[in-house]
Amino acid sequence: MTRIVVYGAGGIGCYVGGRLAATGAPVRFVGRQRTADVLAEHGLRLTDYLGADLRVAPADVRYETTPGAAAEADLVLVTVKSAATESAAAELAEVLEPGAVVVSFQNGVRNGDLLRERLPDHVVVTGMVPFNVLNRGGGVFHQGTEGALDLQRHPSLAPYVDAFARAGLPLTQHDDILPVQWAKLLLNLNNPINALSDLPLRDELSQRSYRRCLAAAQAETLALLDAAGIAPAQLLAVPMHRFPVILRLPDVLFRRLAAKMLAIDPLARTSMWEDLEAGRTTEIDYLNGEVVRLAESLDRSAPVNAKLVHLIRAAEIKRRAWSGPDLLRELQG
Ligand SMILES: NC(=O)C1=CN([C@@H]2O[C@H](COP(=O)(O)OP(=O)(O)OC[C@H]3O[C@@H](n4cnc5c(N)ncnc54)[C@H](OP(=O)(O)O)[C@@H]3O)[C@@H](O)[C@H]2O)C=CC1
Ligand SMILES: CC(C)(CO)C(=O)C(=O)O
Repeated sequence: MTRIVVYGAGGIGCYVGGRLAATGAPVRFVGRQRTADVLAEHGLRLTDYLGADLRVAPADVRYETTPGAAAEADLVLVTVKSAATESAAAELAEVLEPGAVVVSFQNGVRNGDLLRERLPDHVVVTGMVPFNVLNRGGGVFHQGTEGALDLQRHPSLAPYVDAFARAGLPLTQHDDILPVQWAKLLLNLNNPINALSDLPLRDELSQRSYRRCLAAAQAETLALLDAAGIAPAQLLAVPMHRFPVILRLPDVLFRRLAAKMLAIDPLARTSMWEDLEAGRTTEIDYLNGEVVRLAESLDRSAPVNAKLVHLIRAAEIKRRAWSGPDLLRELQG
């Protein structure tokens, strides 16, 4: 059977790789010693919002901390944060066998291209993870929201389609992944707002003032995408260009019309909140920062997204919790 390596096994990597391993796929994880220690003690437990509950016993978790462990991979799932893609690519270039297929399961719009550039002799497929994964500690990883794994269509994925389906993670392949990535990035514009609010996603999105912050960031981005000729894909029930209007609705109406958007695990937060909490550099440059770069390329500006970049950079040094009204005033100022 083909060998799967998860490279950068944290939240997403342990969840996706864990479900594959729990359902019989040969998975090896490459990541940090702190995660290796937790999994050696507890093994993996993978749960989801639909009630799935899968386990991999400690003795069956193959978690390693050196790049060499990826040498025998047929399929590599790259799940490092965006700032670590460059070094992960350099490490993989040293060890991968010819023929290994590499998939980026990361946020942002540039990780797949970067991997492709650094691994010119390998097939690199750009993917996207639509759902939220919460690292509950003790080897427990929980999928809190819905969505199937999205990927650029590629024949090299064929040998793996069944294994992902068995794992309860069916693959959706797209002729063009870029509009899907931009749609996800529009949702990820909430990451800094959620991180600055210091609240679980559901509590944050229940408050109109935070939603108005997100609406402002999205409206700015949608205008730029329009100018760039990029039409974001529709990921949820409503087309992306309708989001700002819905987000600005008063709380009572929003709860009624967008109940599904609030159907989130009460504990779920964004990966950017997790980064701030752990004292790590965030992915802000690859999310709202990407919007600022797009604006510059069009000779325009993106003041709301630029301000969010600035606030997160400040929070990486010293955190404070922003109330919705304060954050909205700051973004409008
Ligand atoms: N968490 C979520 O709910 C979602 C996340 N995503 C996206 O998925 C991607 C992964 O996110 P997430 O799983 O949360 O990130 P994590 O930080 O939880 O996991 C990444 C892990 O990779 C490790 N790592 C970094 N560089 C290397 C390397 N060279 N070799 C081995 N290990 C390495 C990191 O260690 P260290 O911290 O020490 O660098 C970390 O433990 C991101 O792009 C994120 O935006 C997408 C959808 C949802
Ligand atoms: C799923 C979502 C949008 C929110 O958790 C995410 O991608 C992240 O946290 O980075």
